[in-house]
Amino acid sequence: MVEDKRIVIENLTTRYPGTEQPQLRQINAEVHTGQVVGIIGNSHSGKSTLCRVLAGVIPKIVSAEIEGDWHMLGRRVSDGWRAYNAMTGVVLQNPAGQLSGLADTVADEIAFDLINQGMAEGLIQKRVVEVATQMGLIEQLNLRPESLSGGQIQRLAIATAIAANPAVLIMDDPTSEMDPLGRRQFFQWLAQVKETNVFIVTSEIDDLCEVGDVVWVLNEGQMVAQGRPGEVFNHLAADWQIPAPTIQQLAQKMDWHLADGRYPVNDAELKEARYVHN
Ligand SMILES: Nc1ncnc2c1ncn2[C@@H]1O[C@H](COP(=O)(O)OP(=O)(O)OP(=O)(O)O)[C@@H](O)[C@H]1O
Repeated sequence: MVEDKRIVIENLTTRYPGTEQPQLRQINAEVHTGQVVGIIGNSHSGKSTLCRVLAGVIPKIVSAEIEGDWHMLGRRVSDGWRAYNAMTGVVLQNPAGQLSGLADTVADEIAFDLINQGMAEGLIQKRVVEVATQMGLIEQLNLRPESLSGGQIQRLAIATAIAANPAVLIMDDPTSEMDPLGRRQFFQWLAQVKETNVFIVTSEIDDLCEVGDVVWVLNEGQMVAQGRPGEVFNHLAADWQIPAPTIQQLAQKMDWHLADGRYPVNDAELKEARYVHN
C-alpha cells in the first residue's frame, strides 16, 4: 500500500453545541509532508477551532457537530484515538493547563509521555536533554514546573509536545507569553525542523514569513486565502484586518519589488528585490 503523506481537509464545517452559526465553514485544504503551515486571522475567526479539529480534541474531548472530513497521513480520529493521538504533538492555548500536574521537575514533565510509551531509561534521559536544549530549558530541568514563567511554561509545553517526535505538530499561539529573545529562539528552532508537518497559529507575521511554507487565512470561519507567504501577503483584503509584514511595508515605501511584481515579504526576497533594482 502506498503511504499517504498528505493532510487533507474536505468541506469541514463545525458547530459547537448551542451555537447557530458554524465556527468553521466549508474549509478545504491539502498539505504535504514537511510543510510549515501558518494559520492567521483576526479574533474569533476560527483558528483555535481548526487546531482543535486537527489535534482531534474536537470531537474527542470538546464536543462539536462536524460536517465534512479530514485525515492526516492516512488516519482519521474515527480509525482509533491512540494511533491518531500518537501521531500528533499539540500545544493549545493555555499551555499550563496541558502539563500533567504530576511531575516534580521540568525533566520529569518532558519525560512523562516517553515513560508512558515504555522508552528505555537511558534513551529518555538523552531525549529530555535534547529537547530541553532545543527549547532553552536546560538550566531549568531540576526546577518545579509551576515555578516557571509564562514564556518558560510555553517552552515546556512545546518540549513535551515534541519529545516523542510526532509526525504532526499543532501549536496554537505558542509564543504569546515569550519575551522577544525567547520568540526569536523559538522561530530559529522552527526554521530548522524537518520532516514534520507543522501547523502554527501566530500573530508573529514577520517570523511566519521567514519559516512558513504555506499561510492559511481564516475570516469568520472561512478559509479566505491559502498559499505561499509572498502570494498571500501581497493580496491581503482590508476586511481581514491583517497587517502586511514589516519587510513588505518597507518595500512598498521604497517601491522595491520582485521580478514578478510582488513585494518581498522576508529576508531572502528582500535581497532578491535589491538585486532586481541594482
Ligand atoms: N467551546 C465553545 N463553545 C461555543 N463557542 C465557542 C467555543 N469555543 C470557541 N467558540 C466560538 O467560536 C468562534 C471561533 O473561536 P476560536 O477560538 O476558534 O477563534 P480564534 O480565531 O482562535 O480567536 P482568538 O484569536 O481570539 O483566539 C468564536 O466566536 C468563539 O466565541
